[in-house]
Amino acid sequence: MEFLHISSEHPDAPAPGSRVGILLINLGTPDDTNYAAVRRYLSEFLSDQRVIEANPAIWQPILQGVVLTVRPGKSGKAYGRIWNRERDESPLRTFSRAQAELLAERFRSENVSVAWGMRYGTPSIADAATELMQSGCDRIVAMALYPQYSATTTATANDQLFRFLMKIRRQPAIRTLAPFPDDPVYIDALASTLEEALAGLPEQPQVVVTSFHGLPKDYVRKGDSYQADCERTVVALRERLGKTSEEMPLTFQSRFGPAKWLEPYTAPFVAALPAQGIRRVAIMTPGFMVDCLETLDELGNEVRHEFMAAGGEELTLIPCLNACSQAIDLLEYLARSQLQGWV
Ligand SMILES: C=CC1=C(C)c2cc3[nH]c(cc4nc(cc5[nH]c(cc1n2)c(C)c5CCC(=O)O)C(CCC(=O)O)=C4C)c(C)c3C=C
Ligand SMILES: [Fe+2]
Ligand SMILES: [Fe+2]
Repeated sequence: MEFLHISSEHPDAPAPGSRVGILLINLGTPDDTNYAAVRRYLSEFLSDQRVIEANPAIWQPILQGVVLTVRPGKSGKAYGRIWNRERDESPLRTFSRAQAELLAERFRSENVSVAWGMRYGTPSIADAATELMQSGCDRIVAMALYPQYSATTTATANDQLFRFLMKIRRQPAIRTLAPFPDDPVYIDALASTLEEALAGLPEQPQVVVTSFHGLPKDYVRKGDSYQADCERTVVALRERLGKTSEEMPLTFQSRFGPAKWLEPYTAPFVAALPAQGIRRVAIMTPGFMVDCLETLDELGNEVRHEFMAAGGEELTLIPCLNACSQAIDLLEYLARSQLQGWV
């Protein structure tokens, strides 16, 4: 077992004062589209035993060998297609920063600081927590921005924060966020984003496909509540919008590796629609709080291409909540629900 190294007070100890910190956590993204940067990111991501549960003695040689030889080049090209050239960074980073900055404005006149950190890559969760502590926060609300719980996302984000806290002497108090798959504020934000995007269309889509990031079925069998949470989201959305399961089906994207993942898979599901007479579709991605590789490239490019090749006419990709005012309202509401008694 590794021995804990507990640091002396500087630089981890909270500065004197009594502020509360809000730490927004998202998945993370590479710093560049080049092979080395994408390899570094994927290596950290896919070495996480919450993400790949296989025995590391078996998985690491496969990962460091074939996977990290082939995948960084392919993924780097995909990142290149969606890269934010203006800021020279990945969209996930741009939107995550924007959410944090806009949320900070909502708390400007209160004793509350906001920081953002990534589970993989930069800025790290440790950097973000240190920033909060150095600004005087002795209490932190950790908000892993996943509406649907999964051990592969929510739990590993919280693990990483506590792993950092293991090394410091004067820990801040921590509150973590519960998943919010059918919270009416979240459902309303999704519904209004969809309605806004559809309002500008000359013809309405016949079907609005919901697409969530997939997960190995085995993880669900072992107790991950992710699938049930995705279903709660879609049932609440259908109710809110008066849609049937045919008009708003639930699908799962981004399968990785040979195992069985949650079904139906988005790409074949969408490609089969034109043969059923459905040529105008919209796709929305309620599980992603910000647009990223999986939404902008996998759906916006790959799935769109397959749909068109199968005879589709119009595919409208609904933006994620990103930094729109409803998204910041939602973040503020979630944060305030955790701040009770602290602020
Ligand atoms: C076994 C592998 C993976 C599991 C399990 C997994 C779960 C999972 N992921 C997200 C959200 C995102 N994933 C993203 C990218 C991504 N995901 C995997 C693999 C697993 N994800 C890989 C290898 C990648 C990297 C890209 C690629 O090479 O294809 C992203 C986008 C990141 C970005 O930079 O834009 C998000 C977001 C969830 C919600 C989830 C569990 C439900
Ligand atoms: Fe993923
Ligand atoms: Fe993908």
